[in-house]
Amino acid sequence: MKIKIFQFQVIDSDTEANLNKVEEMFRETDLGSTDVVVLPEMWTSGYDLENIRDYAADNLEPVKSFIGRLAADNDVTVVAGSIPNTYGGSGVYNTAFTVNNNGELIYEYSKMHLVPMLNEPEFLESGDKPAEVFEINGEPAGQVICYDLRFPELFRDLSLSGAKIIFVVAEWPIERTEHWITLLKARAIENQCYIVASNTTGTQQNGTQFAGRSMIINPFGEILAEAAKDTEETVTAELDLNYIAKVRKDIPIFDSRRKELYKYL
Ligand SMILES: O=C(O)CCC(=O)C(=O)O
Repeated sequence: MKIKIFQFQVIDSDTEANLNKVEEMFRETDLGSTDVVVLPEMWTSGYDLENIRDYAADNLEPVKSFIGRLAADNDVTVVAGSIPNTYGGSGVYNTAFTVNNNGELIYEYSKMHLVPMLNEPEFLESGDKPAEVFEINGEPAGQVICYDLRFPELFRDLSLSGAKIIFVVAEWPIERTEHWITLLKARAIENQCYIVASNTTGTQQNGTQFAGRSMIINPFGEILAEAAKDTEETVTAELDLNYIAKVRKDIPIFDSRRKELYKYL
């Protein structure tokens, strides 16, 4: 499965400019035989939380149709990061979604762990359904959002449910770059699965600088491809999903687990 992450600077509070930017990246990138394109967190709006209602989609529209068109025109699945989104009511969710190469929605998940450091709980509703496994071209995958990376139990749930690839879509700040890299690698090593992590770059109006360093990590914890911290670029790797079985055979942690002895699952 060939993956391409689009790492770019999200333009604050300007949905149309961000849609144009993504469309331009699709136009200008040689997608070749790419199967999956990956976008970052909150890419239609950035983190203008005080006014987030103004930028929110409703039931993912019109962004879902826009991405659906790009996916179908380019014959790729789009792991469409996340966007501010409402479900008819006044509450805004940070909702991740994926559209297949026919332009159909195949996954939707609202961030369940809101970030206290960003005051997300003040401005956003937390999703009350866990991230789940869905299939991309017949292969089981998961998609989680940024701060979710700090919760190993969520990744364990997904890998025990069969996920071979877990997409982490983020707007991760530069001052915690070491956490970003360490946790991404740890999640790959401890779950022996591929981790595909998309992040933004550049600086937000309020001064927050993002870490870039979008990356693709294999089930042994090796970085297969990675972006710089401060450039707009694409990150490409081809995943060998059979390699997962080899790593799990060589280091059989799933067979060695003693779940009857763990106090908190
Ligand atoms: O956990 C972190 O350090 C960053 C989390 C974050 O920025 C987010 O979830 O948007």
